[in-house]
Amino acid sequence: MIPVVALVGRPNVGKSTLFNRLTRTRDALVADYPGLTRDRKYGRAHLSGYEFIVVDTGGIDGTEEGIETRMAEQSLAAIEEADVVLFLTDARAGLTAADEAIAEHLRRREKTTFVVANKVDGIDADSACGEFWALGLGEVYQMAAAQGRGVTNMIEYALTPYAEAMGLTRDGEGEEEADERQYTEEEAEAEQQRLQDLPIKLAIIGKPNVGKSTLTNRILGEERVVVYDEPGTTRDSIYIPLERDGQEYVIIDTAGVRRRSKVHETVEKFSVIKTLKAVEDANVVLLVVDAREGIAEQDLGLLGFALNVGRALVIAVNKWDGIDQDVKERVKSELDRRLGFIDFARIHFISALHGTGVGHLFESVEEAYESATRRVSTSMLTRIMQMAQDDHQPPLVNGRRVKLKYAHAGGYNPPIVVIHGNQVKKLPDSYKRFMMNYYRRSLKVMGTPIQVRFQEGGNPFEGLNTKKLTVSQERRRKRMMSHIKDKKK
Ligand SMILES: Nc1nc2c(ncn2[C@@H]2O[C@H](COP(=O)(O)OP(=O)(O)OP(=O)(O)O)[C@@H](O)[C@H]2O)c(=O)[nH]1
Ligand SMILES: Nc1nc2c(ncn2[C@@H]2O[C@H](COP(=O)(O)OP(=O)(O)OP(=O)(O)O)[C@@H](O)[C@H]2O)c(=O)[nH]1
Repeated sequence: MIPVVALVGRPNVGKSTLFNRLTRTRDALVADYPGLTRDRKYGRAHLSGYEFIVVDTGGIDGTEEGIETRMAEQSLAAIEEADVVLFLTDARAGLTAADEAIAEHLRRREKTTFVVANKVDGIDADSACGEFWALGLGEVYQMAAAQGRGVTNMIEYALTPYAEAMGLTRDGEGEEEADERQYTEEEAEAEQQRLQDLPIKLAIIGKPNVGKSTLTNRILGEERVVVYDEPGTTRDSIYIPLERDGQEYVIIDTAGVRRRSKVHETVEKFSVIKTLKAVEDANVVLLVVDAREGIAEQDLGLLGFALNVGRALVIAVNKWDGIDQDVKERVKSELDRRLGFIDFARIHFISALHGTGVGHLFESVEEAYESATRRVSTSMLTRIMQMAQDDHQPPLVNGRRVKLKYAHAGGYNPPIVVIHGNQVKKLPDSYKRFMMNYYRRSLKVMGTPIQVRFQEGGNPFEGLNTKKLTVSQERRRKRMMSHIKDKKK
């Protein structure tokens, strides 16, 4: 499971600065979806081979009385649910009462905490940081988030125990490798067969009260006992195996844990982190929205995260029963307007309560999964690239035409196409987008984002027309490619 790192600290110590630094590499992806603004609280980070979720808990002003009550509920929940807390302090300001109050709270929660003294740039760091040892939370890490100094070291240190559990090493070795194998047509087909026997992991997500439990129960076709009296951690989703039309699924149920006790009626708790983890773990995300409420900011936040991770996506507009025709029209045009940027995702109008439309959801889920995981041969990807290039030549850069040479797969779920060529880094975004759309249409990719990456460099079989490669030539080419790849390491 992907670890969650929470950034905690009083206002102005540099949490946002660190958050931005940790999540920035991913921004490029989100930027492809102009309809989405980035969530400033939850992000996904990738740093020296480690992937993790970062949560900025916002400023906690511990000087106020009763820190427990003063902390925003979401911040508290984030601390509870985090695997690791990075407790930021300001080396320039020195130790404050607020820091001490926060430390006291963290000590009581017995959270794995790392004290980080930020803003050590341009000061005598060692002497400035000494006093933070008094917080009683162990070693004090020096960092200058604004300059990026100390950030990688600190993250590596903090995540090493999790990295070991996940089979990662510091330099990213052993990390679950994206499937970058180059397939011939036959191999692609064989791999496809193999994939058919794997279950599709489907996460059902959405903000509170949109009908996730009702939908899950409807799918399971029975009134399932909802975790009533189980000791309630809100952070864990429930994994439910299911077979449907010969296809195996694992439904990842993120609905709020309801605890009933004699005293309190129901305790419900929405956990963003649980949802984020479910998205990470899923192949396909089913985003449920409430027809009566339209698209809310929180829906867009979840959607952004799912797209950022590259998950296949189906949208269910629930509670479609018993609303007037004119309201339906209004909801539909709002969806068009606000979700136009993800035109690849199928939208279903359903009633989880009555079961209307629920069966058809699975057609789209299967389609999305199939699109997201379909193995495509190198020759096919190269052929499509050439067709696109014939249709619409790459532009001139510095008087020379950008040359695209060949393409191969760089991973699945989401599908990644890697195009090699000369001066490709200088291609304008419009051309990159054209390529992406060309692949999407040619491969009939539906229900999943796809990525096209460009890599500088030629084809070792330059001059050979890949259209005409025989099976054995293709195999030879493949061996050569992997040889070159090995040599590069
Ligand atoms: N010199 C120096 N300044 C820093 C560093 N990191 C952050 N700052 C500055 O400190 C100020 C506060 O940084 P933020 O990242 O907004 O702090 P925050 O903890 O998110 O603050 P809140 O949003 O109020 O909780 C900004 O002016 C930053 O530019 C650093 O490493 N060195
Ligand atoms: N009219 C109508 N009501 C629905 C439908 N689906 C769910 N509801 C109602 O909406 C309310 C919330 O449904 P839940 O299934 O508990 O919602 P949830 O998303 O699981 O909520 P959390 O557990 O808080 O995350 C309940 O009162 C349901 O009966 C629907 O299709 N139509």
